[in-house]
Amino acid sequence: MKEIDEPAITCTDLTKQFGSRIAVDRVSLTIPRGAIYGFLGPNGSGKSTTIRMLCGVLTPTSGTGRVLGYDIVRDAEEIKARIGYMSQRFSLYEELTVMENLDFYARIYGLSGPRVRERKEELIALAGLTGREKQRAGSLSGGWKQRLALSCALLHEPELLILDEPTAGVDPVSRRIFWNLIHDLAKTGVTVLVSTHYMDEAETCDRIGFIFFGKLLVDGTPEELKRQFGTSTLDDVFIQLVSSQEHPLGNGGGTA
Ligand SMILES: Nc1ncnc2c1ncn2[C@@H]1O[C@H](COP(=O)(O)OP(=O)(O)OP(=O)(O)O)[C@@H](O)[C@H]1O
Repeated sequence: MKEIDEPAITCTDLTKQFGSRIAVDRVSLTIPRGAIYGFLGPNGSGKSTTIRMLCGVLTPTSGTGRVLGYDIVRDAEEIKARIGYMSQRFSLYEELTVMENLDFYARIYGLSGPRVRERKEELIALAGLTGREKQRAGSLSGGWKQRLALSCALLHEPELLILDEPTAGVDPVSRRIFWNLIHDLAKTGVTVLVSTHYMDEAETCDRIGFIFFGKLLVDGTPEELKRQFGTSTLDDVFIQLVSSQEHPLGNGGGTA
């Protein structure tokens, strides 16, 4: 049953095993509504797998989770309908125009009527794509493609936005514009869970978690973590963390 005012995301001992490999190992976390939560960790550490379980698209091996008040296994369809999801691959149709991509996603979400037309206009303006409605998505630059993908993920006005490495391969100016949009959305009450490899992005999150070989090693505000580790940068926090871990593959370090 849905309980009002629950945190946007809670999970306890969330675990996913693929054959003999434990990709996510008893991850427990809580993300309050309206927060921006940054999910960090080296390649292959389990960020996407955790995110996919929280989105209701991958069934956990064990553990429990609730997203927007719904159970991630039993109510997966309710969750999928209520979240906005964007991956680093952007999921755009390159042959379709900007507007056709938005129309396509509006149909997927089952949206129709005057509110959708208004919403598309709002999102085209938000993405800075006014005047480019008839341009093929494939001919847009990386930053615009990224903002169009974000617009598609926001069409149904989701309460929770889940972004899996949304800024990978995008230039610094576009990254900055994108993060300004994310902060503006959070100010309107949207919760954001975002995975990233960029420490400057992590610094601006309300809370961050660092996952390493499937285990959530730390979780807190950027300031709390720097204080806890006695460092002035998050980079140093994570370097300390990784070097303090026994490496499961036995070579003493992870890949960044
Ligand atoms: N469908 C799958 N079948 C088997 N193994 C998988 C599957 N999906 C992920 N894995 C493995 O689980 C581990 C965690 O992968 P995951 O993609 O969650 O990491 P990540 O932190 O998101 O990495 P990246 O930063 O590279 O995206 C990796 O070892 C990966 O190879």
